Amino acid sequence: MPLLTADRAASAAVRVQELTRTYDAGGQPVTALDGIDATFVRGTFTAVMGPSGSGKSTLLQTAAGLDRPTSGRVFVGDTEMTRLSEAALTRLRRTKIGFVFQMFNLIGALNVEENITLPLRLSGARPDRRWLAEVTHRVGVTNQLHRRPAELSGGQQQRVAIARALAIRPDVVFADEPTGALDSHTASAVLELLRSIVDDHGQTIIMVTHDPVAASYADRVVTLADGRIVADRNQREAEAVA
Ligand SMILES: Nc1ncnc2c1ncn2[C@@H]1O[C@H](COP(=O)(O)OP(=O)(O)OP(=O)(O)O)[C@@H](O)[C@H]1O
Repeated sequence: MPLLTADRAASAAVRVQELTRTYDAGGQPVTALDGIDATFVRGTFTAVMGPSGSGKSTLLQTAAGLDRPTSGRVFVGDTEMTRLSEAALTRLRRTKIGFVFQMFNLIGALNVEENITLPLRLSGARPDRRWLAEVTHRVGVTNQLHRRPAELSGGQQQRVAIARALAIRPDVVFADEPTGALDSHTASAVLELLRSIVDDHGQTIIMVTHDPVAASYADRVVTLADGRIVADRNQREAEAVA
């Protein structure tokens, strides 16, 4: 049934509908997201760009279930996250969502291996040793498993954070300025790694960035302004036509 296969292949990893998020800033309402509709297809790499304050981090946080929207719906696969209780939301995040932060957010008291396997231990899942070996090899930290984060360079720490995000075999990885704290050489190595994870493993990545060079690694660039999508460009098709 080729139609079904094509349909499955193009299925949504994440879908947001009419997403709004209003903050109360000292009695003044601030609209961070103003009705966002977007579908992120499985196996694609999307960059979210836009000026400072346009709502990029808020979109990522609400789509990843780290923050609740004021209204609207978020689906991860077929699960509507916005309907879940706190406990169910935490469970879903721990089993289906990877997150990579600008400042790596590794735990200093744990070594590299312990950091990578922490989400698995938190979710109570049995570590898949083969997958963990593949992930650590893939991100190039196999020789640093017993070191502490402070003994690693920024680029190495971000590689560990990416391995940690992948350890649970997430449906989607959200990355908020993952190269923002790295020099350009190290940043391009990390971006190549993210690109290869999409190409070789069919992983879905949604990445916030200010940097057009970082965005050029993505298949698609969604641009926000004032909490709305003002541009949505598919770079792969553009390249194929060019
Ligand atoms: N906790 C909060 N309380 C009040 N206002 C907030 C809060 N978080 C974000 N905002 C406001 O919501 C809007 C969107 O913020 P957001 O951090 O999502 O933007 P951004 O595009 O990620 O910005 P940057 O590129 O500077 O990180 C801004 O006006 C911001 O001031």
